[in-house]
Amino acid sequence: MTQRIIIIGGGPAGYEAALVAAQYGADVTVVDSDGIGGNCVLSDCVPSKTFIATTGVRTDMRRAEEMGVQAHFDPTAYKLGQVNGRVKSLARAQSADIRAQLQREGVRLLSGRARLHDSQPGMASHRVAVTFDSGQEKILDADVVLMATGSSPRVLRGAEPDGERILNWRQLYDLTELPTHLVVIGSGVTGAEFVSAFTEMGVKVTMVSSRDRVLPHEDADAALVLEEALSERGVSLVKHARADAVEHFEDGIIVRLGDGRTVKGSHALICVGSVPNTQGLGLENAGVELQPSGHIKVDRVSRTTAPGIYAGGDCTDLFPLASVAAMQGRIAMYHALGEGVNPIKLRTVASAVFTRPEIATVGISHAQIESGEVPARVEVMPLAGNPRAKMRSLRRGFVKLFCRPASGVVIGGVVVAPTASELILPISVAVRNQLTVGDLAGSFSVYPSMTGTITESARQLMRHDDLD
Ligand SMILES: Cc1cc2nc3c(=O)[nH]c(=O)nc-3n(C[C@H](O)[C@H](O)[C@H](O)COP(=O)(O)OP(=O)(O)OC[C@H]3O[C@@H](n4cnc5c(N)ncnc54)[C@H](O)[C@@H]3O)c2cc1C
Ligand SMILES: NC(=O)c1ccc[n+]([C@@H]2O[C@H](COP(=O)([O-])OP(=O)(O)OC[C@H]3O[C@@H](n4cnc5c(N)ncnc54)[C@H](O)[C@@H]3O)[C@@H](O)[C@H]2O)c1
Repeated sequence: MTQRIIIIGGGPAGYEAALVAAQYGADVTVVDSDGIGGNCVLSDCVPSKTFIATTGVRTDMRRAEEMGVQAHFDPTAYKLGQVNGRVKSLARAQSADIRAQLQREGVRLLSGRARLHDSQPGMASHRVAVTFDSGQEKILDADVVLMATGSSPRVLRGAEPDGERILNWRQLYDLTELPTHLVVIGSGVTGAEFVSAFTEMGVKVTMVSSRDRVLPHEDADAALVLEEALSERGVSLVKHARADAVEHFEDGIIVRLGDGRTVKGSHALICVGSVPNTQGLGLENAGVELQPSGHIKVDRVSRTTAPGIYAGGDCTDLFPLASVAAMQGRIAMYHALGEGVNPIKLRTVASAVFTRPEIATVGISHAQIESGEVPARVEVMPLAGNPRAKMRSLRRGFVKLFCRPASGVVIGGVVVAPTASELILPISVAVRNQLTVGDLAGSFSVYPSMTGTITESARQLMRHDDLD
């Protein structure tokens, strides 16, 4: 019998799941309230990376003079209206591409808000209520439901975004003129990426961090490189500073910190994390349990606590990354349709922070090694010695490689470089496939190339006697 699958949410968890389920001949419906592609494509990942790509022009210009090219950066050169126009149209185009792909595969797409309509927990099949944009409601039957509703920016009480001066990251693309002084609240990945991007556009930026450093969850050495680069470019970093409130003040804003200090600017950008979209979805009635954080409880094959109901992406509490969301969605469908499936392996997840320079990581972290939790050999190699880096006048960055002490199996790494998000792949392949430092060192890297530092790091790790 053909399985009826309803997917609530059209982001990477939802649309990737739909593509897999359609491929296996299921009857698939995706209900989305805000546009196919989800927040990932329309308001978060894709727009931010497009915006950041624009600001990279300035980063390249920094090195121009040293390379013998007269290039003068003019702060008025960025036309924010045009930049944002491109950001939005690229996001819409990508959403349209995904929509067309889903339609080609026979996926039914409904535009509206959905919630579970099960009358009690433990039902063998499920009911989903859809409220269409027109206001009409319809009840649909499903054998399997995937919850893929994503998350929303956390609102700081006393600092509610007004869309004009106090902004969340989704409202940035409506600005037509650059802020004169942007105060970014939050030093996580989102905050760091926008601090870096606006600084490259010539905007004066102050970063308010409740912690003692930028990127508290990333590699400490990598965060230090970024912090140095940002302060060299004029960013003011206010540390140990919890923002209590943000007020609109004449033609600017004032941020009130917990310790009584204040920070003034023209605009505030709030980047204090996200909350999962799990309210009002009928989850409790259907027997779907939540974590205390409000995320849906799932196992490594995306099952919730209710049979036949799966969940993936930012509404669950694995890593909030598009790649992880997509993998969780696919795994849910393989499992639901009785196909062979490997549980998601979080230790193989690669991610990048798109600052200048970029920071990319995969596998075990250096902190886990330093704390003694994971025994490993560590090699850290600055990019300054790499011939390609010298040719490009790069001063910063490094490669870190971690391997098992005896076997030399690669278990993780960090790259800090202008294109670290691309350079991390060989380490990611090694981690996923349990390759050794010998395997990496024996692979040809192009001369001259930045990846030469990855193979060289592997060679250094091979030198130890116990790897012979
Ligand atoms: C600024 C920023 C930058 C990021 N950059 C990156 C990056 O570079 N790389 C990366 O891997 N990750 C990045 N992320 C994270 C990434 O965007 C998320 O992990 C990803 O969007 C999660 O996908 P998802 O499918 O869970 O949900 P989403 O993409 O959030 O999509 C969920 C969809 O469900 C819809 N929905 C919600 N409730 C309902 C309902 N009741 N009925 C119908 N539809 C509903 C929503 O409107 C939305 O369209 C970034 C996040 C932020 C905030
Ligand atoms: N390039 C990427 O892949 C990318 C980009 C952006 C986000 N993301 C994903 O989204 C996740 C969340 O990142 P994020 O940066 O949005 O959130 P986060 O929760 O990681 O960081 C928010 C930061 O704000 C700080 N904070 C909270 N309240 C504060 C206050 N009142 N005053 C000052 N600081 C305060 C917190 O201490 C924290 O460091 C990331 O872990 C990542 O998985 C990924």
